[in-house]
Amino acid sequence: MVELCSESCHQIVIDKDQTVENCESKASPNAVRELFEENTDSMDEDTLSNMNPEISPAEGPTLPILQKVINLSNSVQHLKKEHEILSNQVKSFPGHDVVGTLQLLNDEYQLLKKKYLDESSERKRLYNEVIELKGNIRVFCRCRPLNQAEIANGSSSVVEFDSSQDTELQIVSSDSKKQFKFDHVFRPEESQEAVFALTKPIVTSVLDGYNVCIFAYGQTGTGKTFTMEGTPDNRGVNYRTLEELFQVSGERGGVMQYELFVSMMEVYNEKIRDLLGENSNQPTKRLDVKQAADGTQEVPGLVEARVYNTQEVWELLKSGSRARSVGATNANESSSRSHCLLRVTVRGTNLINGQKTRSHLWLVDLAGSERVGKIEVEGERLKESQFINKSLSALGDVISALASKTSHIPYRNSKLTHMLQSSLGGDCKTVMFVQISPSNADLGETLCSLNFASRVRGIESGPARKQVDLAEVYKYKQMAEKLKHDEKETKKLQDNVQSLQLRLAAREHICRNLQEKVRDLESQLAEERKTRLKQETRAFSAAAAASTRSFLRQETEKTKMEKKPPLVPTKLRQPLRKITNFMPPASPMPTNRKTTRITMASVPEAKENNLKTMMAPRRNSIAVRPPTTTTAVRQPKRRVSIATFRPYSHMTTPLRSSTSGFNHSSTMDRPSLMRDPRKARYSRLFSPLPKLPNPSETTPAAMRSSSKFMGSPPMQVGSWKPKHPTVVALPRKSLVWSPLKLRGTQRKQSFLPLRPSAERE
Ligand SMILES: Nc1ncnc2c1ncn2[C@@H]1O[C@H](COP(=O)(O)OP(=O)(O)OP(=O)(O)O)[C@@H](O)[C@H]1O
Repeated sequence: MVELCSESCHQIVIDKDQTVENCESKASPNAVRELFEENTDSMDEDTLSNMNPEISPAEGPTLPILQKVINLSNSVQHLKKEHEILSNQVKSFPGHDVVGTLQLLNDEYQLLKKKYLDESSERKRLYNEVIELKGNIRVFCRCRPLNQAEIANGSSSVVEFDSSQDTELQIVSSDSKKQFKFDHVFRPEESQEAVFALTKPIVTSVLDGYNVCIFAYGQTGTGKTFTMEGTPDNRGVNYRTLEELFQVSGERGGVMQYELFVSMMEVYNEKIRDLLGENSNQPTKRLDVKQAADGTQEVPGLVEARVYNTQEVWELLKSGSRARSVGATNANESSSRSHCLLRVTVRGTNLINGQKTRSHLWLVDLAGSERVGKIEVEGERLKESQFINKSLSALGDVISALASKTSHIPYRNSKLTHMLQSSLGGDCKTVMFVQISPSNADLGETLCSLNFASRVRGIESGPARKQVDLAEVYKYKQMAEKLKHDEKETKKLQDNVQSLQLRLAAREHICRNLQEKVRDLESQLAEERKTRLKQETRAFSAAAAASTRSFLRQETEKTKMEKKPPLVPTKLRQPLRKITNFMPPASPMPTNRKTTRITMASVPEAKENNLKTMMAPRRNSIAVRPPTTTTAVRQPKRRVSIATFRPYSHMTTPLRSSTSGFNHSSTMDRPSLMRDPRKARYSRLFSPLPKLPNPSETTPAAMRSSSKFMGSPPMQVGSWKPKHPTVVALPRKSLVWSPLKLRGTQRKQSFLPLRPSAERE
């Protein structure tokens, strides 16, 4: 309303005279005021000052206000347009250029990432290749300084180092000088850092998925535990290794995700003890080495602690060390009486390609290889020493076997070698620290250790192989096996379905054949019925004609030769009882000629009727008279009449309803049968056959009970026998079966319900 008004006003500005009138006529004063108040707020001072100066005060007080309203309306329109433009800009943000730039940056990022991955894998490959070239089994020799006791004893050093060669040392005795060469020789003054600096490259291989084993070997008191564990102020390889692993895994965090697990155990007297799971309140768990499904060696039940930082590692190492079996020997006050094994499990996941790795790093501090006789132990210590020597001997055998490349490596001869099976030789990286004492008193032990280490160094192991997560491999193997099994099952089911389909097809074929046979038989049956009906019709006509001729001849003779007897009074005549069906009262061929003569001759009307009846179909020929006074027993007759075999009154036929009994058949049925004898025949064909009474039981009563003419007078002996030709021509037979009988001696199976043989008879 207001806008309309403002638009009107806008038009009318040109024509000032009409403006007022038009505006006032279209907008109410309140609406104009409303518009004004609304737009005044958003109107700046310039707009107000630039109000139409053309309007003079003489034109009345309304005009300036209207002018103001017009201006405000214009500014509102303008602001709306601006708002629309800004809205569109906001909607289309970011623009195509921004999206394009982002796309370019993304492509560049993907390219760089790919390059980085390629470079990273190349670096790893080269790095490990360098290590392999240097040897997957690295042997470092470390010589401890002479301890206070040895200095006090005046022991001298037998080890000489070459200042220009840090890989060689010489063992100088009074009568010989023997040189040994290793990957590196650490002098007594060299620090823990220097030792770890050379160890670090191999240690970090575990993060690339390689199995690594670092172990310290040597005579008791030569500094094995010092090298591996160190002291709180001078930490050894174990702690530094884990520190390094945390650092490197942190650096690779963008590409790789690592999980570190630590286990700690000892092999004491050929028994495995879990150093992290040991609790004084609980009995010692019996652990054993088992081969896992993926082929690796596992210790079921061993505690595997997840570690997240070096502090946790240090706490674990301290706790494990405390649990370790130590004892005092005359060579070392706190001699390790067992092999201590620290296992670090690294699970790596490549965040870019999803590849998973699982590798082990073994850090082993072996028990001292002392000579039993020299250290003068007895009792428990002696037993311990024997076990230690036995296991070290097994380790030596394994290393010898690896060096000689024999087919059988005796890993299972000791718990130690069995556990380290997947990390000794083969496709893993190994570092051995051979610890020696400089003292001339330990010369023999030192030579033994150096010889052993030299043998180890001589092992030419194959190239290290990157370890994929064997659990994953095993999982995929199982999946593949399951797939194979499923495929087998599917194939079996498909075969079954195929065989069932074949069987179904065969059965369908049989069904089709049977249906065709049924159709054939039905058509044959129909043909036979037609033929039969034709024959019967012909026979019936012939019989009717013969009967008529015979009757006429008889009647003519009678008329000539005999005087007509007087008519029997109507009252004396026996009434016809139970005119069954539609049969005429007289039989065509009565046996008692006299009786028939009387009956037939005495009724002229009946004669005429008889004549008509004779011309009708054969079944009109049967009528039964009421019983006479005779008491003679009726003799059984096989063939009383065709009508005797009519179905029971409760049966239904096409010509008779079940409610209308035979005796009460309506007169309506007669004409129909008279007209269509085929129907009557059909009725007989499909009506069930009554049982014939046993001859011995064929008393009048039995006859009555079995007869269709229930209540009819009993027939006298010697009463007329039907000699109607139809009776002879139509024996009581089932027409249904006759065609089949004609076709062969063997009776064929019918698809219609069979009638008992007695009935068929
Ligand atoms: N390189 C070294 N620098 C200084 N001290 C060392 C060095 N190596 C060993 N020691 C000292 O020698 C002593 C014995 O060392 P350690 O216990 O590590 O020997 P070990 O080989 O483990 O003996 P055992 O087999 O009996 O356990 C320790 O007191 C240790 O501090």
